[in-house]
Amino acid sequence: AMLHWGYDEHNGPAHWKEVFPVANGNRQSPIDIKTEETKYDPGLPPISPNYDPTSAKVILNNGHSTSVEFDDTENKSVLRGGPLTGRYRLRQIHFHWGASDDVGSEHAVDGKKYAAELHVVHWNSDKYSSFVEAARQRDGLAVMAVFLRIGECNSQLKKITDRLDAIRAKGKQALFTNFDPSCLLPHSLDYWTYLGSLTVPPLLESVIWIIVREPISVSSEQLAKFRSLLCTAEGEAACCMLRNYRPPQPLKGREVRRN
Ligand SMILES: NS(=O)(=O)c1ccc(NCc2ccco2)c([N+](=O)[O-])c1
Ligand SMILES: [Zn+2]
Repeated sequence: AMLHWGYDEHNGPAHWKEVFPVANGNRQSPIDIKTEETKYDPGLPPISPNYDPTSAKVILNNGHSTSVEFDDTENKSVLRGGPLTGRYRLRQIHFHWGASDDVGSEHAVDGKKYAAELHVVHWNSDKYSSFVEAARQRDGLAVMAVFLRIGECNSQLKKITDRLDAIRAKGKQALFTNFDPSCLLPHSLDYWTYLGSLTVPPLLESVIWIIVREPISVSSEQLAKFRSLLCTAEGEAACCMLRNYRPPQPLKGREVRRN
């Protein structure tokens, strides 16, 4: 088996199949959304996020990204509507970015990559009793993705980028509460949706993807702060988290619907 998966030449996405064979599965993520081939579905209702800011607990550097973790021991912050049946409980948010501003998002739109991508991760708490159990089910997870394009400084995102120097090394975390991730969402919640997978090992094919069509802004300086995070723990030779996006995967006949 490999030392450990990552995003470098020797352990990056092209190698993941050596340890996680599902990497070549039939519903892998991300994908390149070919807008002309998406199907309008009048039966798709709006998505309805309803988050309690007191659910936010900590901001974390897990060595592959930075995440804000939420208390998911009860249905305080949930996503419903859209393609979803029932309530999906908020678990965490995290980001994907690239070594330069011209790449970084995981999903692409007609071949265009954005500078970064926010993932808001939820699990089906009506049917399953934990994130880990739900992550093994075909309808277990719902991830809302929002594209970040280079523009003016994002004052809401600043709440996160201003805390990154406190969690530079892998494994570090800091208190982070009174935060409603809806503040990061764009005006319009129009979306594309398709059935896919986790974009990070174990790449489980358990995600209902909801890709918000309108991007939010991030400044080049804010994005540079993500790249200064370390993939290495304190005391180890420092290695910057320059990129952490998986490239688009084969659609394999899947349909992408839009509301
Ligand atoms: N980029 S993503 O939203 O698809 C994603 C991928 C992996 C994990 N976690 C890894 C994992 C371990 C067991 C099951 O899951 C998460 N997450 O946890 O929110 C999100
Ligand atoms: Zn992600």
